[in-house]
Amino acid sequence: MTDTAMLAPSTPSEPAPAEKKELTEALLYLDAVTVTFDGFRALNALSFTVDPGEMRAVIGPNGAGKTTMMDVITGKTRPDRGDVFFNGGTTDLTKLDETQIATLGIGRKFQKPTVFENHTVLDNLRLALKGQRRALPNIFHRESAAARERIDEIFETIRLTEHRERLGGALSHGQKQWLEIGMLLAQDPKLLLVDEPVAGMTDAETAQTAELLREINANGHSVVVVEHDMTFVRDLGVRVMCLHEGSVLAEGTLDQVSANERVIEVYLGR
Ligand SMILES: Nc1ncnc2c1ncn2[C@@H]1O[C@H](COP(=O)(O)OP(=O)(O)OP(=O)(O)O)[C@@H](O)[C@H]1O
Repeated sequence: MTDTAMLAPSTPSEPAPAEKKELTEALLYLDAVTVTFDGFRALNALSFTVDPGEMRAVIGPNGAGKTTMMDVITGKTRPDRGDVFFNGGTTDLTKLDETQIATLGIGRKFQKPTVFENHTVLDNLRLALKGQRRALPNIFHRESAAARERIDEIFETIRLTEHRERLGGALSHGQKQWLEIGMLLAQDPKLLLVDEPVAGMTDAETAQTAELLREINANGHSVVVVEHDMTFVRDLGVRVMCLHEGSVLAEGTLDQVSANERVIEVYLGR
């Protein structure tokens, strides 16, 4: 080794001690994540962490990069640069595909509900519990007591106990959203990513959705919720992060973030 090499500082990619602590304690760790589409930076050195057991709300104007952020976490989009780690830095998500990431315990709820409309609410949940949505004819065989108990618990959480024998297609829009959240819960994810869950819901459904997500979070699931509805975000009562042009513009309580002049300028004051 030459003298120059011995004197060279540690490589820039090696995290500083404080960052290392953040990495090992975080459930989800993004550092300087950049995604470019045809020269346009959808994510621009995006960095944030989610702690185990934390629920976080993500707000921001259209095109801020919220969907791209979720695409990166779930392996749908590969970042050009940056680190994405799960489980206290043990798992590099940029090396895994979407199925592997889902298996690790990251569940994603897209904006539009996708339930089996011609099957009962109960069968929708049974299928999810079995983790084999395509094996429709085989689901009615023996079901363990533990599975039945889990189904009952999930129905309580998603407020559909009274609706289990109805067809999926007969539920209201809000109830379909809850059913799909229940189907994700059946996979017992460590981290749940939820994209605009209350769009199109009634005020009552919106309020119940905040309650339902708080319960899910209190039961040990970390949650990241992207949402534009500020009443709902206030009801969640969690840390808020505002994205703008692919980076974190502000982070803190909803009151702190809403008082930020840049946030008012680019988002709230529209
Ligand atoms: N596959 C793609 N090809 C080209 N540009 C893309 C692609 N996906 C996203 N973009 C662009 O990247 C930017 C970020 O988009 P993204 O969907 O992540 O924003 P968003 O915050 O989710 O917006 P919204 O609130 O409207 O859903 C936008 O300008 C979008 O047009």
